[in-house]
Amino acid sequence: MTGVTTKMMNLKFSKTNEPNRERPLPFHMPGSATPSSYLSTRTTGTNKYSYLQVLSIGGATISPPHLATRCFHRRVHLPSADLDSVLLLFIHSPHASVHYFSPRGSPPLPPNHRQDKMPLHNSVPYRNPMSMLDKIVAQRLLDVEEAQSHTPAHVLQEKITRLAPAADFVAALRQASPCCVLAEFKRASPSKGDIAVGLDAAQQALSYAVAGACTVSVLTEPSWFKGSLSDLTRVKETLVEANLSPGVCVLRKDFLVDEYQLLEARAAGADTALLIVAILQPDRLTAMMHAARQLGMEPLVEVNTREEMEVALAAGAKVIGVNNRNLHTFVVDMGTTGTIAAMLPEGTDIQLLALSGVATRADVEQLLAVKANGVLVGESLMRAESPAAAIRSLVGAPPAPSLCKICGLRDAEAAAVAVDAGADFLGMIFAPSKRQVTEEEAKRIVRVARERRPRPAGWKLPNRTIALAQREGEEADCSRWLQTWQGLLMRAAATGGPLTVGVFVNATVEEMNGTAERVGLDLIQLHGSEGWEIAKQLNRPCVRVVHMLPDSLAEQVSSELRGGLAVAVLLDSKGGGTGTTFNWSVGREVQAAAPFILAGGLSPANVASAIEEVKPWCVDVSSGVETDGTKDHAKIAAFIKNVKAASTA
Ligand SMILES: O=C(O)c1ccccc1N[C@@H]1O[C@H](COP(=O)(O)O)[C@@H](O)[C@H]1O
Repeated sequence: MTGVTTKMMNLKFSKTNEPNRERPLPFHMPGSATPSSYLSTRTTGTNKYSYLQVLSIGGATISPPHLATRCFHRRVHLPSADLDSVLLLFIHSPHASVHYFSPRGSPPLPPNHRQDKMPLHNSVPYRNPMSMLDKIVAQRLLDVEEAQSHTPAHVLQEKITRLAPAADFVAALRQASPCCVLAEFKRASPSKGDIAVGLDAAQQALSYAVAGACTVSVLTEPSWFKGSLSDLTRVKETLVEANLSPGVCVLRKDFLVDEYQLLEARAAGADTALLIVAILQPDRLTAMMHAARQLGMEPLVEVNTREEMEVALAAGAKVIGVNNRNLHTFVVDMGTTGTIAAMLPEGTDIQLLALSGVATRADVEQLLAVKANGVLVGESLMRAESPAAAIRSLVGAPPAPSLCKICGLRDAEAAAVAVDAGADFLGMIFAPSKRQVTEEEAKRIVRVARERRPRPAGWKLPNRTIALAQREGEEADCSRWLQTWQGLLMRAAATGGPLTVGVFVNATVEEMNGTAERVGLDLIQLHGSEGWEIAKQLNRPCVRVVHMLPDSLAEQVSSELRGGLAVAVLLDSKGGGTGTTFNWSVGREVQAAAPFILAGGLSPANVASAIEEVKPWCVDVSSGVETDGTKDHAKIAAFIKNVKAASTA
């Protein structure tokens, strides 16, 4: 091994029974002032694995960095549980030398490993001290071995054959042009520590998707980012269940150094995966890109320097992400994207994305101005009170206009007027009331809606249980839950509206489910004292009314709201269809904590002020669009027109 001098060291190891623990190296490396190496021991069943993780060695023992020495580690499988031994693998491109240290002499070589002539596969760059990136990669190499010992590659390959093909990442980026948002789920990071450890991946992803993110990036690295492949699987399953159009891609964001991790990514449902040029030799980058494409995933290739960009271009990357954050130093320089974007060939169809450090619309504008096609945003979305509002602001979209529900419909003619004027929800009363409809009348109204606004093939409203955190006994965060469903309902109304709502007061579960099924309702509105838990027994997502009394306080109303049950909350004066308003200033306070539908005494004359004061995501009217107890076509049209005008003003 040219340029590398290694000495056999007289190592003495004591037996340890502590699994998965790292402890300082119990000796001094010759010529090294402060060796930052660790001895690790892991126990799996009756097998004990010991390995010396040679992370960095200073001084004269190993040739200096300019000779491109690589240090690498591999563990030794020892047949005996009471013997500690160590395998040192010094890699010096393109070959490696293997050294064993053991009180009993050399154990047999692990299968497929040849002494002294091992081709360079993955490596940790020599750097002293190690950067965070080096440490993460070193750990990820160990993780890959561990994972492979539990789930061999052929198991993943077999699973992949049963999955739907990966979504087309490049097409998704093109469709979202001129500014695609890749919204990231990232609980923590080495530079920021914990960011939002309590958030649920599936629910967060859903709020990103309904707000218009073209891709959800899921950080799956566990040790520093607190992520997992099961986060990714839940995200993918949830997005598939949401049946959004256009579909949303899922990116595995991790430190991928081995083809096995690409198999893991695809098997978990990823449509694409990140490949970081800084941790892959050029030939490895090419091999990993090829492997990703074989799995139907066009990878996102990350660069941070001009040299790395040259490597990415030479490798034929179709999607390049410029990380404004240097992964060795964590320094963010937003000018990096511009510098590197200038290297794009003229007229190229390469998609160039800016990664890291993006928080505001001004950041996005700056990046679009230097030829970026999109941005990947993590931390600021994870910290946002409303991720959906944050995404809308990043892409420069105006606040979403309030939706509109026309309630108490009894005949097809009035329903047709409401549909044509742009109503988002049509309400029918099944409770005793002067507006009560029969199932036959309701069916005619549903038919009119579907005839005048046909739904795309395959359209469906997601089930109530979508993105419900699956932790036993844990209640969904109410505000987040209602925000997510607000987005889902807005999207559903836009693509398959108007949605039909059956209003019930203290009916039985059987009555509500039966009527919903026979009439073809989309939603059930609970307008009595049914409570919240009944939602679990209904076969449609439900809207729960909260009756506002003259002395109702915002704090008390907010504390009544429950997450994970009703998909929307409607605030109305006591009763129903009474034409009475309640104190809107209390409503405004509640709105700050949780989005709701505003009802009670609205009319074409006051709806604009109500929207301005309360800012509800939807307004609901019944008696205010009637004349002498009958739906007034002109008032219906005027109400809807005023809603749209007020919320886009
Ligand atoms: O309108 C009714 O007759 C009715 C009966 C039973 C329960 C609810 C009812 N209507 C609901 O009342 C609000 C708005 O009413 P208004 O605009 O104040 O007249 C709406 O949610 C209706 O679903």
